[in-house]
Amino acid sequence: MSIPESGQRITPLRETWRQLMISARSRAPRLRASLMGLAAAAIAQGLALACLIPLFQALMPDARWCAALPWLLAMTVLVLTSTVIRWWALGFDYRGDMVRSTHELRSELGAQLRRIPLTVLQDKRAGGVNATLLGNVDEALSYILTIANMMSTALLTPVTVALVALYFDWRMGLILLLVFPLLIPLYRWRRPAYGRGMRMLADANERASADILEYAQGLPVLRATCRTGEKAERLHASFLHLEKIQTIGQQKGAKPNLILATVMELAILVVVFLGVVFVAQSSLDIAVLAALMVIVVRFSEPLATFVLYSKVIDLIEAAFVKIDALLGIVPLPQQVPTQVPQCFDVALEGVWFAYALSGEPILRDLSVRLPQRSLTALVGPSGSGKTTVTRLLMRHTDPQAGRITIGGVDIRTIAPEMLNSLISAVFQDVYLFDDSILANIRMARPDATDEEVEGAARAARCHEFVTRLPEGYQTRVGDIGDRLSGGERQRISIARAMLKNAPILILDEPTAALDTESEVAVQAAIDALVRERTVIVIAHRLSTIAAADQILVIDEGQVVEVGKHAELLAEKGRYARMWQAQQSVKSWHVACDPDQDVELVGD
Ligand SMILES: Nc1ncnc2c1ncn2[C@@H]1O[C@H](COP(=O)(O)OP(=O)(O)OP(=O)(O)O)[C@@H](O)[C@H]1O
Repeated sequence: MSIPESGQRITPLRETWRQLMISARSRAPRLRASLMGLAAAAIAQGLALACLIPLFQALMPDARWCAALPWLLAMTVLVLTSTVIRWWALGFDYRGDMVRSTHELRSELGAQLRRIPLTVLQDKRAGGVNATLLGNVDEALSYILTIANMMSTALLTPVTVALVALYFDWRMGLILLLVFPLLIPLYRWRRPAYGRGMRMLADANERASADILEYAQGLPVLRATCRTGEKAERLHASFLHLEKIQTIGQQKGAKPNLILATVMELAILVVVFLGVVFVAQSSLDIAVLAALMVIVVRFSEPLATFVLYSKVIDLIEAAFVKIDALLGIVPLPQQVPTQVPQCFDVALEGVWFAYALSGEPILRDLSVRLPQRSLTALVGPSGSGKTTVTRLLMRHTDPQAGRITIGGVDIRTIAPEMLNSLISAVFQDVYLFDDSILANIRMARPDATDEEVEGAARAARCHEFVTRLPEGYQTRVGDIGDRLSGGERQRISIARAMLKNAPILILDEPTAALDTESEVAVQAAIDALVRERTVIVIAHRLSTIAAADQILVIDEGQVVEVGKHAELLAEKGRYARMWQAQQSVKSWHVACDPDQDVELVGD
């Protein structure tokens, strides 16, 4: 397996600098100052080392204390200056600015998750987002100062010494200038393949992280369907892939690193060799050579460390690419001036919509009107676009053509918070956060009092089962695990909608997965909820929506029939056939003889 050459871009240094400053958020100026400080410290260190040349000249051949003293003093001042600046610069790390920057970046990425179209987020795997917010954020910022410190000591300090050496002996200065910057082209030469390897590693980590999360979350289903082995194989394949990428990374990284380190050692040898030749020819002061040898030996360690750890730069860049990709997703545009609807009828006018991934139109020139305080049911075959209609109304994304209005106001001109406050939704799957039952209901309206939360819970038929829980409303959802039944979870979500008291309500098959007893309780709660609101119900079981004010039959993204239950039955069209089909299914029952296979029998 080889690292693909195409489609992988090496980020220019300027771009990495830009991404770094964006990522450092409000602490960018302090980080910039710290990085400048590290550069200044490295230059001061170079000047301090260069003082060794005149110092050695003052000491050789006969030690002249008075001539040496000023250089000794200058060296001391420069070393102290370099140390103080370095301490101050690295303070960004140890004073906690770096941790606060990573926190800010994580919060910004969290805020971005709230802003970006939900359909885009749905296309991303949860584990991938998780890897970006946790791993990539730390990788991008945490090692920056360590690496910058290493880079400046390995590159700026030798260059400073070389420039000063030019003054004492131009040949030696030139050799040093040629030898040390050699590191840069060498590093650039080995970098592309290794950088690609790091990006592949970041991708492989993301894939493995997503697979682990999916496997852990899906275990109940996998066990029930006896598929744990099959999925574990996929997880194992993902780990194998990670191993492969790591091996390639080691191969691609280790060999050039060895070559780089060897070339540097040879370069130091060349400096020493030529110096000895010049001294032998009496064209170089032995004191200058002695000082340069001390200095050059002093360089080899930072250079070797730099070569060894330069892969962290690639890791940092790979992390920036992931962060940038998430920050770069454009939120839905907000049209101005913003408007506030005064009434709550809903209309879709000539709506065309296709999901980004498939590009296939799901809604085709769809126009419907939902009068205020009426109940509209959307029915139709699976995949016909019913849920998509509700997603567009909640503005998870925008249609490619046409518009959606509430009270005659285009929803693109309604501020997102306002639009959220106008619509409640109850879905088949209820998500409860690991918090108290009280907090889970209150999240619909954070300023609600305990009494108001309890009132909503009573109206949603939750109060009885909540008060039976160990700590009543204060019981944490995580502590009782799966002890809440589907119907109970559903009623908590109805209590949320009750508390929110939004004028528009979306019910997406809330009773589809419930047993008859739960369904009766949930249905009673729903009956209380739907009063006086503009309601859209998606239902597969037509018996649950027979009383709707209007029924829209949707097929392939278009309304094919509209009317009340009785009218549509009289039409003897698509709805009537669906109704007939469901009625006939009802008359089937399962005949179960313990000794025989299960058999379906018609009455
Ligand atoms: N995020 C998505 N990306 C791409 N295609 C999608 C996405 N979500 C849904 N679809 C596709 O859009 C079509 C309509 O889906 P939608 O969920 O609106 O149908 P539905 O009528 O509500 O179906 P069901 O009754 O089974 O819930 C389906 O073919 C579905 O596979």
